[in-house]
Amino acid sequence: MTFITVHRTARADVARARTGVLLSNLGTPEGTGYGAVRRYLAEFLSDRRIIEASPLIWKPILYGPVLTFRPRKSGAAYQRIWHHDHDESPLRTYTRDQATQLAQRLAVDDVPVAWGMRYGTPSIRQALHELVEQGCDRILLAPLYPQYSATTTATANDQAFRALMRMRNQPAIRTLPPFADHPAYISALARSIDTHLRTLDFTPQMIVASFHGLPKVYVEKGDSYAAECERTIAALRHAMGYDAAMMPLTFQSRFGPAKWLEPYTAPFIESLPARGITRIAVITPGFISDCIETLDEIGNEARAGFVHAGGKELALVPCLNNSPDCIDLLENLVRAELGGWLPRAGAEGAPAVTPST
Ligand SMILES: C=CC1=C(C)c2cc3[nH]c(cc4nc(cc5[nH]c(cc1n2)c(C)c5CCC(=O)O)C(CCC(=O)O)=C4C)c(C)c3C=C
Ligand SMILES: [Fe+2]
Ligand SMILES: [Fe+2]
Repeated sequence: MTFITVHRTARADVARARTGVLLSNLGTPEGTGYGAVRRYLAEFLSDRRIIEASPLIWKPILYGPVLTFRPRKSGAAYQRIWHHDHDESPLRTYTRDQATQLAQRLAVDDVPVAWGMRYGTPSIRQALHELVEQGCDRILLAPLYPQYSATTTATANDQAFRALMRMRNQPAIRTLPPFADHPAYISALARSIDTHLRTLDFTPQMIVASFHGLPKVYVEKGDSYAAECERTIAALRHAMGYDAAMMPLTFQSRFGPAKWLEPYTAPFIESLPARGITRIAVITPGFISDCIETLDEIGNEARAGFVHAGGKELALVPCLNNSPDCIDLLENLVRAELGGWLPRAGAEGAPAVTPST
C-alpha cells in the first residue's frame, strides 16, 4: 500500500493538536444531465453496502438496463427540484450551509468543520484531508442520518476509514451515533412540524410520516434501521400527542423488484381518499435535509398520485434543512460527542494552532 503524506499531519508536531468535525451525507450528481447522473448512480449503486447481491449477477444488470434507463428518469426528477441559482442539488446546498453555520458555532472552541459526500464531490476523503491539513489530530465523523443503517451511516464511515488506511499519521477518530429518538431531534422535529402546520389554510386529517425504505432482507439480516424508524415515530407521536392512526409510518423509495419495508408510501397515500381522507400533511423524519426523495418523490410524484385518487390537499413539511433549529441540533449532538476533547485551546502545552506551509 502507498501511504499518503499529508502536509502538516498531526503526530509529527503536537503543537498543532486540534479537534475537527466532518459532516457527511449521501451525495448527489454534479448536474442533471444524463452523464452526470449516470456517473453518480454508477458510484452509488456499485457500493456493496447498498447492493449486496454478488457483483457477478449485479454488474451486468447495473451496466445494462439500470445505467441505460435510470439516469434519464432520475435526471428529470433532479431537474424539477434543482437549485438553479446555485446550479446544485438541494442536498448539497443544505449540507454545505449546515457545515458553514456549525463552523461559526464551534469557532469559539477553535473546531473547524468540513463536509463531504459518500458519492460524488466533495468527497469524504477530501473533507478528511482538509481537516488534517488544518492540524486536526482528533476528528469526529458525523454522518447526517438520524437513523442508523449499514447502507448510509456505515458506508459513510467506511469511506472515511478507507481514506485513513492510506495515511501514515492518522488522527484519532470518533463517530457520531444515530439520533433517532434523541430529545433534541424530536423536539426540533415537533417544533418545525407544528410551525409549518400553522401556516396551512387547512387542518390535515392525517400526518403521514414517510421514511426512506430498505430491502426487507437487510433488516432480517440485522440492520437496525426499521427499529430506529419505529423509535423516531414513537417519540414524535408522544411529543406531539398523536396516535398511530393520526401519524402513520410508511416507507418510500423502493428500488428494484425485491420486497422493501412496508407499508409503501405511494399506495398508502393513494388509498386515503377512498376512506374520506382528502387533506393530509407528509413529514419525512428520516432526512434532515430536503432532497430528491422528499421534494420530488413526495412533493411531486406522491402528490400527483394522491390528487389523481381524489385527494384535495397534500402539504409537504420541509426538513430541518439550514434552519436555526437544525444548527442548534447539530451543535448539541456534536458537542455531546466531543466530551473530553474540548476545550483544549489554551491548555498547558497546547499553543494556538497556526497552520504551516
Ligand atoms: C438501491 C438501493 C438503495 C438503498 C438501499 C438506499 C438506502 C437509503 N438511501 C437513503 C437516503 C437517500 N437516498 C437518496 C437517493 C437515492 N437512493 C437510491 C437507492 C437506495 N437507497 C437511489 C437510486 C437514489 C438516487 C435517486 C434516484 O435515482 O431515485 C437520497 C437523495 C440524494 C439527492 O441527491 O437528493 C437520500 C438522502 C437512506 C436514508 C437509505 C436507507 C435507510
Ligand atoms: Fe436512497
Ligand atoms: Fe426515490
